Amino acid sequence: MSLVLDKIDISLNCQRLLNNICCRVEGGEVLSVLGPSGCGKSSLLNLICGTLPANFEYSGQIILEDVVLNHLPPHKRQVGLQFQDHLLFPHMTVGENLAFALPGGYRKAERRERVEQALVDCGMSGFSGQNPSMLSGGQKARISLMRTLLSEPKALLLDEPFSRLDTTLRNSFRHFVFQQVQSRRIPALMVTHDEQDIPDKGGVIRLN
Ligand SMILES: Nc1ncnc2c1ncn2[C@@H]1O[C@H](COP(=O)(O)OP(=O)(O)OP(=O)(O)O)[C@@H](O)[C@H]1O
Repeated sequence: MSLVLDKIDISLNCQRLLNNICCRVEGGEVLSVLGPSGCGKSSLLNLICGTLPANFEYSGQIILEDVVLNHLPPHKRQVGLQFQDHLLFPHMTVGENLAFALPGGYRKAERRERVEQALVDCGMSGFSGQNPSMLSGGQKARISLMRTLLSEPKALLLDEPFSRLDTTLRNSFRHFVFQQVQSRRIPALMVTHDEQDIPDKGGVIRLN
């Protein structure tokens, strides 16, 4: 699996925001995107997801697993987006939050198995019936990531995924995220303000 950005330009009100972004992220790799506030990092993620507001213009190609995404609607792009806020549904249990993300087509027993496996993978088996409000910040972060991954994305986009966590949680969640990306062999693009977030072997795009 690979995510390719080919000659991406983004403009807002006829002013160039991003110029000639070219990169290729292979499955299992994390490419970090760094740059000052307002330089267009989130706009780049929105472009890949298909949610760039209509007042922006762009050119170039977004290619995921040899499929050009440009004209596909957001729900057909198979891209998972993880925000700094964990956005768990408060009226659902942890298990229901996870099951919500599963694609259609699985039978009930398979859905239950997948949710259980996700809980095991994030070290939280036994939490299925819990209300999200009972979880710690780190637990919420892990469940939120597992929910995104259960939607079976072909690429993962991370928008400041660690910025709301304190230093200790940040380090362990960072390790957890990179481990998941590696073991699932999906390409990941991560927007961050923090140099420390960049994984050892990961590439970096620095925007101005
Ligand atoms: N819906 C919108 N309509 C008009 N301008 C917008 C819209 N969304 C963002 N902008 C502007 O586009 C520019 C790029 O915004 P963007 O959110 O991509 O930057 P960013 O690098 O992610 O910033 P930050 O690090 O602060 O999140 C900014 O000048 C912002 O004010």
